[in-house]
Amino acid sequence: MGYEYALVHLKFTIPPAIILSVLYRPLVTAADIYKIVFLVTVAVVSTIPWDSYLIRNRIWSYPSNVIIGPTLFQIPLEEVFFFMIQTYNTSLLYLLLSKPTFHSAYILSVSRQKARAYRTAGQLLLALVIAKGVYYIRDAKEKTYLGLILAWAGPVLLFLWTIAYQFLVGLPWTNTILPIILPTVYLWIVDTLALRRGTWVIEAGTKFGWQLWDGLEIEEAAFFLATNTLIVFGLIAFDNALAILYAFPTLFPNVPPLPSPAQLTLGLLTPSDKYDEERVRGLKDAVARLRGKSRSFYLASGAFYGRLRIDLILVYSFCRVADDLVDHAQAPQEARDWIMKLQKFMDIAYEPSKHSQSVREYVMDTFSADIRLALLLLPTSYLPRKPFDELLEGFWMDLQFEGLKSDTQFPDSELAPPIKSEQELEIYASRVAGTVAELCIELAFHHHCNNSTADDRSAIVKHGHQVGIALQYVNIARDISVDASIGRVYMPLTWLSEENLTVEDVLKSPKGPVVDGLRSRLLDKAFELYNGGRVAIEDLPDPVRGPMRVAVESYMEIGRVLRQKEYQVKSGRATVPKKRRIWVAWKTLNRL
Ligand SMILES: CC(C)=CCC/C(C)=C/CC/C(C)=C/CC/C(C)=C/[C@@H]1[C@@H](COP(=O)(O)OP(=O)(O)O)[C@]1(C)CC/C=C(\C)CC/C=C(\C)CCC=C(C)C
Repeated sequence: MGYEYALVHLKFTIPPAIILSVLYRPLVTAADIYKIVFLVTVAVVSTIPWDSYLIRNRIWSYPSNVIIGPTLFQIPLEEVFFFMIQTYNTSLLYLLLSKPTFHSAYILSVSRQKARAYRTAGQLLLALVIAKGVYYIRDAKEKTYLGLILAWAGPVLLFLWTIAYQFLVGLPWTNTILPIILPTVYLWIVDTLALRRGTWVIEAGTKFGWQLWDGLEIEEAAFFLATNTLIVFGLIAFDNALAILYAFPTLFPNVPPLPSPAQLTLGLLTPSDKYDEERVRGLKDAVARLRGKSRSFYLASGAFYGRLRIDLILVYSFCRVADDLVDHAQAPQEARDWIMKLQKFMDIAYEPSKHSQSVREYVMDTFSADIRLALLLLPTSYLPRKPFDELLEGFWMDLQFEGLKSDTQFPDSELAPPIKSEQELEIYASRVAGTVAELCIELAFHHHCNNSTADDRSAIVKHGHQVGIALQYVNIARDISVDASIGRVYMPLTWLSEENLTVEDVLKSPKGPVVDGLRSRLLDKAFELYNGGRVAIEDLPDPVRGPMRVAVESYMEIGRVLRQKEYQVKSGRATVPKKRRIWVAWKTLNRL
């Protein structure tokens, strides 16, 4: 009896498990626990007969003075623990690295022709691996161990590749190669140390005798590479199944929070010609839009999961497209036309019976190809219309700035900026951002019911609205210079006159101590509203609270850096450094 093998765990496998668990703890979802338990169970159940065979046939052995003693089918308990902890560690690393990935956008990531080529190449390679394995087992003693590794892992890898290749080949390398390579190299190092110390031994007659580096047998290198690949491919197949179930509500109307293995298999086995390709394209465009335009909300979107995440991204995409149509119009008349077209879109989407044209026909005839899907995929069937109408009202207010571009003196009210008083500022922010908060809350309740009453919900919406306004104030405080460059000043006229400033002054010189003072005043207002409303986040359904906190906090962090003057400037806008954004999100999720 000895503690050598147990010490390997104490020194090398348990510490990374603790570090990864602490890092991942705030991000963990019920689905993640499900995946880990599933994978660990499969790893233990499938490895035990194989490892037991190796030990019984003396291919692999443990000196009795390095293990504590108890065994399962002749496998020391330390070894059984190894299967579990290796699967746990590699799974956590994969989950951590793939957290930001929006899996539904990767369902059909390469053309069918390319995908078929990948599938065949992978299948041929793995068939060769299996054939080699069988040949080595039959052939000669020193090839036995490597043969057993290849013949054991090969068929499972072939199966996983065949069901998930389309998804796998499109994923970023940080979700595929990295979570395989990092733990593999780490375990190669641990194994080198263990073999050198004699903690475990490969019998001389059953190994090639080749070493990858001094002290690392080729069989050991192959074993860790194969097992980590099995774990990562298993998790990817799991995520592929979930991505398919979540992405296609028409094919799978009800997906429980933890789909059964049968449902997951059904998802995976759905032939790809049944996929709604247009929806997948729309999801890809939407997430690309979010990623390209809003670093804060892109990071926050990773904390949401399932259909809620999909819908939030779709709502973002619609709002962004609508906002850009109006902001980037070449002339005021063009912007007006776009708002009217968006209003008509709402009319048709919400009251189709009154209109001869279908939503699809209208969108196809009216909007350019690159933005059509942002409109067609908007989940109008379960979102109320009112917030969208109000959002468009907010865009009308933006249009009133247009007169200022040509004539900065505004003797008549036609040319006066739309925001004269603090109250008008609040109305504006309520229309463009309070409404967005309302939509986010509606989606949260649609996807995750809790036992709140209608009164509770309207109180939550009221507070959410207030926080939305706070976010818009931060947005305005951040963009004073950018807005001035396009002829807009959102700070109320009353505030400007208190500082003896005119709109023209701010348009001409949007920087300086007086404007800084006004920015601080706006930020104070933002934090006051935020402090009053944020408590309601804790009344949202349980799985939504943490992610919603991240969404709000990562935007409010822009306000904090503006106050502390610790920001980086990108395209004239203050941004929060990436590390700080990640730290804020992690800290926020850690709050219970
Ligand atoms: C992950 C997630 C939450 C994603 C979805 C967010 C979403 C749908 C955003 C819409 C964005 C958008 C383009 C709206 C058009 C109007 C507009 C410009 C609003 C301003 C957003 C700023 O975005 P950005 O910085 O990209 O804009 P510009 O570059 O300046 O054009 C807003 C400031 C609105 C943002 C408001 C929200 C996302 C609402 C957040 C949710 C709550 C406040 C609810 C909290 C709940 C409780 C109970 C308090």
